[in-house]
Parts: sequence; C-alpha cells; structure tokens
Amino acid sequence: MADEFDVIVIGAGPAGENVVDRAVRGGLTAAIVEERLAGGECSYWACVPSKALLRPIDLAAEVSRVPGLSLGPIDVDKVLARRDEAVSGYDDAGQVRWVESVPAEFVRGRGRLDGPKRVRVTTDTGEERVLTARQAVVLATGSTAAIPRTPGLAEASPWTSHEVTAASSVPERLIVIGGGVVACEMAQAMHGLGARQTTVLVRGGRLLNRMEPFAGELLAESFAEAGIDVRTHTDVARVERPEPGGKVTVHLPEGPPLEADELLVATGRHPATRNLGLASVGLPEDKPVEVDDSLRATGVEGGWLYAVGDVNGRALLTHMGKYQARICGDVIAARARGDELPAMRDLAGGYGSPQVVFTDPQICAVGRTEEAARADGFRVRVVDYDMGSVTGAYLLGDGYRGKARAVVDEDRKVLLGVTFAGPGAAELLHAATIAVTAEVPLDRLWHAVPSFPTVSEIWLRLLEAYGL
Ligand SMILES: Cc1cc2nc3c(=O)[nH]c(=O)nc-3n(C[C@H](O)[C@H](O)[C@H](O)COP(=O)(O)OP(=O)(O)OC[C@H]3O[C@@H](n4cnc5c(N)ncnc54)[C@H](O)[C@@H]3O)c2cc1C
Ligand SMILES: NC(=O)c1ccc[n+]([C@@H]2O[C@H](COP(=O)([O-])OP(=O)(O)OC[C@H]3O[C@@H](n4cnc5c(N)ncnc54)[C@H](O)[C@@H]3O)[C@@H](O)[C@H]2O)c1
Repeated sequence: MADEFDVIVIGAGPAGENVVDRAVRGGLTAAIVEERLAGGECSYWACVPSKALLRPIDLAAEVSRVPGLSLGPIDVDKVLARRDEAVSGYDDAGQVRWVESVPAEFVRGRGRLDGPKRVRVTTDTGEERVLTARQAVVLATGSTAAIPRTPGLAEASPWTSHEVTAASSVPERLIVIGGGVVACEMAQAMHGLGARQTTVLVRGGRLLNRMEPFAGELLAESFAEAGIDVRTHTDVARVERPEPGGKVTVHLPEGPPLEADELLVATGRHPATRNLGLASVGLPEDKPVEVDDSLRATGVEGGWLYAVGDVNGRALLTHMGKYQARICGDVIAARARGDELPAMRDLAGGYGSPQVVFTDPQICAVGRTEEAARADGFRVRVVDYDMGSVTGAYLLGDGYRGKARAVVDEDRKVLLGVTFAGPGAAELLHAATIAVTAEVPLDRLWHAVPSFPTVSEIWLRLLEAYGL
C-alpha cells in the first residue's frame, strides 16, 4: 500500500532528516512530513543564518587586534546577501532532493498523530492524506520561540529568532529581552552590523547563566567595550507599540522607559507539540515529549512512538538532535529485526552537551560546570588558567583576553567539564569533548602534547596548574 511505511517522521529539520537516513540505512522504508522547509529551523532561521551574520563581526574583531592591519566599514548589504545565499534563498529544493536520494518519501504538509501508528497530513491546499507506520512514528517537530506574557509584548509583534536572523535591514535602536545564547549572539550581530543603540535586558544577574560565571563576565566586558548596554536584574513591566512596525516603548518596573525601533525577544523555546495529536495517543499536549535513552516516548502503549531533537527538550542543539536521531534510526531498525541492542543509547547527553556561543569572545563548554558537578555530588577540584598568557593566544592578536576552566573529578582523576572563553576558542572544544566523553585519565592526557605555538597549549597549562 503506497501510504504505508516502516517509519514516518514528522518534521524535516536536522533531527528528522537524520532519523530517516539511519532507518533507511538499516533496511527500512521511510516517509518524512514537513509543513515548511526541509532543513528545518536550523538551516533557515537559526544556526546557519545567525553564524553567517556573526562571521564578519568575528573577523573584524580579529583584524582589529593585529597591528598593521585595518578594515574599512562592513558592507551590510553584502553580509545580508551572503546570509541569503547561506539559507539557499529560503528554498529547500536541494534538501528535498537529498531526502529523495536517501531514498525516502518527502510529504509536504502539516502532520499530526491520529491514533497509534497513524499520521494525518494536511497539505497547503487543504487535502488530507493518512500515512500508516509498520514500525514507528518519530516526532522531530523542533521548538518555537517562547514569548513571555508581559503586558503589551505579544501585541507589539516583537522580533524573535525568526525575524532577526532573516532581517533585511538593521534597526537603529534595538532592545533585546533575554540573556541567553540567542540574545548574546544576535545583540552582537545587530550591533556589529550597525545598530547605533543596543540594549540587552537580562532578568538575572549575568549573561549566559547556565555556563561558568566567568564566561558571561568576559562577554559582558566585550559588550561594554563595543558600546552594547547590558542591564542585569532588569525585568520588563509593559510594552507599548501604538503603530505596527513603529517605535516601541519598554516600561521597566522602575526608572524611565526605553524607546527603540525594534524589540527582540530571546527568552527560550517551547517544544513544537501544539496540535500534534498527542492526546490521541494519551500524551499531554504542549509539553516536551518525554523519552528514554533510546529516544522512545515513555508512557505509549506498544512503544512505537519516538521523539528526537528540540521537541524532547533534552538538549536544544542541532548536533545533539542529530546524535539522538542517529541513535533513534538505528534503534528502530534494530528493534524491527527483533534485536534490542542495549548499548545503543543516548550517553553523551548525560555528560553535558558541547556548545559554542559564536560571540567575540567565543564561549565554548562541554560537560558539567563547577556548580553542576558539585550539585551532582562529585569531589571536585577546579583549575583555571588565563588563556591570554599562552604564547599561541598572544600571537593571535594584541590584548587577547580569555580564560579556561577544567573541572576535575578528584576520585577518578578525569575531567567532568571544560570551559574556554576567548577569541578563536571554538575549535579547541572538540578535544575537550573527547576528553570528557572518553573519561581520559589526566595522567594519560598529559601525553597528548599540544603543538607550539597554538592556543591548544592551554591544555598543557591546565594540566601543569593541576600539578602534573
Ligand atoms: C537563533 C538560533 C541560533 C541557533 N544556533 C545554533 C547553533 O549555532 N548550533 C546549534 O547546535 N544549535 C543552534 N540553535 C538550536 C538549533 O536551531 C535547534 O536545536 C535545532 O534546529 C533543532 O533541530 P530539530 O530538527 O529538532 O528542529 P527544527 O530545526 O526546529 O525542525 C523542525 C521541523 O519540523 C517542522 N514541523 C513542526 N511541526 C510540524 C508538523 N506538525 N508537521 C510537519 N512539520 C512540522 C518545522 O517546520 C521544522 O522544519 C540555534 C537556535 C536559534 C533559535
Ligand atoms: N550557538 C549555539 O549553540 C546556539 C545559538 C542560539 C541558540 N541556541 C539554542 O537555542 C536555545 C534557545 O536559545 P535562547 O537564547 O532563546 O534560550 P536560553 O534558554 O539560552 O536563554 C533564555 C534567556 O531568557 C531569560 N528569560 C526567560 N524567561 C524570561 C522572561 N519572562 N523575561 C526575561 N527573561 C527571560 C532566561 O533567564 C535566559 O537568560 C538554547 O537552548 C540554545 O542552546 C544555541
């Protein structure tokens, strides 16, 4: 029957696409349902455009640190044109071709669960098609920007990550609500591309509050030097925008109101589970879909439902969604063969996902922070080192500022977490991810000799500071 497949995936973002790839590799047939663009949020309104906007700013900062080099003003139109190219002009033909080459069936439309192993798809033209799964249905619908219930905020139609990453011009005056990753990256992007006045309103005490405190502090210093106004312990009481698209006024609980040309809300994400038919299979609506370490949804009779990527709320990062997807596709194929493969499980999430915040300085972390390691009951020793005093970092540019922290499990002498905050630190992170995930003993790590003069010598300095 044409509308019956072994696996049906709802959502063709990075996570959904990878499930299909692995399931088909495992000998199964698959269909993937997508209501907007194959490639998902990541390819068009998140990772890819945001990094395309940030790259010139990063490079300009690098150039400014090297005497003898100078850079003219950034040509914003060319930066926006390169962003448009990076998102393929918001056209997913290439990604659809890739899905079909897997081979898998690409179904354009909105999918919703319609009882066990059934997915009802509504196309743009209102036609309905019912797909049936022999083995599994996988939810990979991602997440959407959360808008706080602050009076007047939703009515002001603020920018979210969607609008800021797709911006066709840069507002003169921008207010950003939030102090997390989207707020930091996009405040720096818009300011670097010409916003004259950028104000970041942070409810808590610091930027990037899930990371080591020094990371947010270094970033706040860099923002202050660039002229970005970061206000911590600042709530928003009320928002006014009488004319759609006109000036916006943000009222604070105390003090004078702030006025801007645009307002960006970057206060976290909601799992995309609304109207997904979860109630038809006995699951709560509007919550992340809870899964076990094989990515199978808990509490569904028959165990045929899975969820990967942002929608399960485990780790809101593309690389982690893709990792879950590889496991999920392999698990479904293995179970179809009658094999339980107990080793095929999400282990990496438990160590703490690697993440790079692409600001200047770059903030890179994997594993547990000191606070998280202590809270988890480890006997912890923390080693800090000033990255600017490493010869390789000094040679990258004048005034290099950065800091590294290793969190050591004193009982097993392995790393529980590592954070680097400094220019050009992103490519250092994978070495840390290997050390943390593989639990490499420190006295063995000591024999991994970093090249001179690279920033990687930070590894040697951290181990020396530890006493090796
Ligand atoms: C501004 C920004 C920058 C980011 N930068 C990074 C970064 O640099 N690195 C990183 O690792 N992560 C980054 N992230 C996070 C990353 O974008 C997400 O973790 C990732 O996109 C999640 O992938 P996903 O496949 O789970 O969901 P998504 O990419 O959201 O894809 C889900 C897809 O499902 C579709 N869909 C939803 N509901 C239905 C339905 N009912 N029927 C049919 N289709 C449906 C959607 O249209 C969408 O195409 C960023 C996020 C933002 C907001
Ligand atoms: N480079 C990257 O890896 C990258 C880049 C962007 C986004 N992402 C991912 O996307 C996800 C979403 O990013 P995000 O920045 O939206 O979320 P986030 O969870 O990183 O930060 C949300 C921020 O909003 C604040 N906040 C929450 N509710 C608020 C309210 N009512 N009023 C004021 N402030 C409030 C929080 O305190 C926090 O500072 C993150 O989990 C992140 O991992 C990753």
